Amino acid sequence: MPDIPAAPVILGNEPGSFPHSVLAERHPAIIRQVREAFPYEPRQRRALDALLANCTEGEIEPLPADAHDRERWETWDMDAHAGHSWYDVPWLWSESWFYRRLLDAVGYFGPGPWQGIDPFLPSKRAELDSPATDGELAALDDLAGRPAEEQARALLHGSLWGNRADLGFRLSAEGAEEAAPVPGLVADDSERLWSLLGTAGTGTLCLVADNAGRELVPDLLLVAHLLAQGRIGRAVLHVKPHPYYVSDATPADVVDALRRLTAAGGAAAAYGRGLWTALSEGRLTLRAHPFSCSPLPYERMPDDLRADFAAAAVTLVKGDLNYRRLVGDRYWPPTTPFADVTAHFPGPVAALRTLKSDVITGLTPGTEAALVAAEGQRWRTGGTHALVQVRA
Ligand SMILES: O=P(O)(O)OC[C@@]1(O)O[C@H](CO)[C@@H](O)[C@@H]1O
Repeated sequence: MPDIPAAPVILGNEPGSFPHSVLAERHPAIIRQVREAFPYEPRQRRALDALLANCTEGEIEPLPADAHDRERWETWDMDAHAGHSWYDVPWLWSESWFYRRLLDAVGYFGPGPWQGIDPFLPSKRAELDSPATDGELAALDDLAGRPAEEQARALLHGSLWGNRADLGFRLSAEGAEEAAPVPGLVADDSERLWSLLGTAGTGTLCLVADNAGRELVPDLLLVAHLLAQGRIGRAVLHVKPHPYYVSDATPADVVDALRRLTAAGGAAAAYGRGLWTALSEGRLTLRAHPFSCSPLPYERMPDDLRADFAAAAVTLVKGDLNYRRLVGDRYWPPTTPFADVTAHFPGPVAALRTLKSDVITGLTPGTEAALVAAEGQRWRTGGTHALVQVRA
C-alpha cells in the first residue's frame, strides 16, 4: 500500500452535509415508503416506528444474542459502535446498520410468514416493468446490426449511466436526470479497461453489481456481449445476499431481470437466452457473499472474496456505494491517485460510477477546478457526472 496520508472518515454528524441528510431525512423517508408498500401487521408497524425513533434520536443497540448474524456483526465493529449515536459512527457503517435493522423490523429474517419478503420489491418491479425499460430494450434491436466494437462501447456506456437508476437516490434527488441532459465524465479510463478485456480472452470478469432493474439490465447485457464475443471466458456476478440500499440487486432480482429480457422479444430476448444458457453451463456464476452487505471498506474483505477477485482478469465495481467501499469512505483530496487508494485490491479493478456522494479520487487538478468553478460542490452528489477509473 503506498504511503498516502489518511483522510478523515466520513461521519453523518455535520448538519447541512449530505451524509447528515441521508440519516436525518432519507432513512425516515425509506421507512415511510416501506410502511406504505405492504400491509404490514401491527407488530411490524410498531417495529418500524421504533426504528424511526432509534435511527434519528437513539443510540446503536447491539443485535440480540440469538440473531443469526450476530457474530458476523461483532467482527464488523458492532461492539465498538454500540451505545453511540447513529450520527457519530462512520456514515458507511450507519447506513448498512439501517438496512440490517429495517429488515429485522419487517420480519425479513424470520421465522414467520414475512420471512424473505423483500420490502423494496414493489419499487424494483415497477421500475423493471416501466415503459422506460421497454424503450431501452427495444433500442437493442438497432444496436444488434452495429459492429461488435461499437456495441461493446454502447453497452459499457449503458452500464455506466444505468447507475443513475438508483431508487434510494431518487427519493432525495428528483429531477437530477432532467437537470443535466448531457452530463460529463470526470475521468475516463475506458481504453485501459478495453485493453484488459482484450479481444480473445479466456479470463474471468468479476462484476460487482449495484442496483437491480435499469442498472442490472445493462450490466447483464454487457456481460452477455463480452461472453458472446469471446472477450472473456467466464463471468462472476456479485450481488447482495439480502435487500439493501433500497434497490441493490439480489439473486431474485437477477432472475427477474433475466425473465424480463427473455420475455421482451427481439435482440433483448436473445441476450436473455444467452445469459440463461451461460448460467446453466457455469460460464456465468452468481455470488451473494455476506461481505457484499458489510459496513466496511473492501480493504477489510475476507480471504475467500479476496481470492475470487485475485483470480479475475478484471473486477468491475459498479456504483457509488461500491466506490465508497473500494477507495475508503473518506474525504480524500480529489486529486489523490485512484491507483494508490485501490492498491489493496487483489487484482485489476475498474470503477464505473455516477457521482452521488462526497467521495472522489483520481481527478486531475484541472478537472476538479472546472467542476468547482461551474457547480461549487454540487457535482459530487447530484448524480449528473460519472467516471470510469481503472487500476491495472
Ligand atoms: O451505490 P449507488 O446505488 O450508486 O448509490 C447509493 C447512494 O444513493 O446511496 C448513498 C447514500 O445513501 C450514496 O452513496 C449514494 O448516493
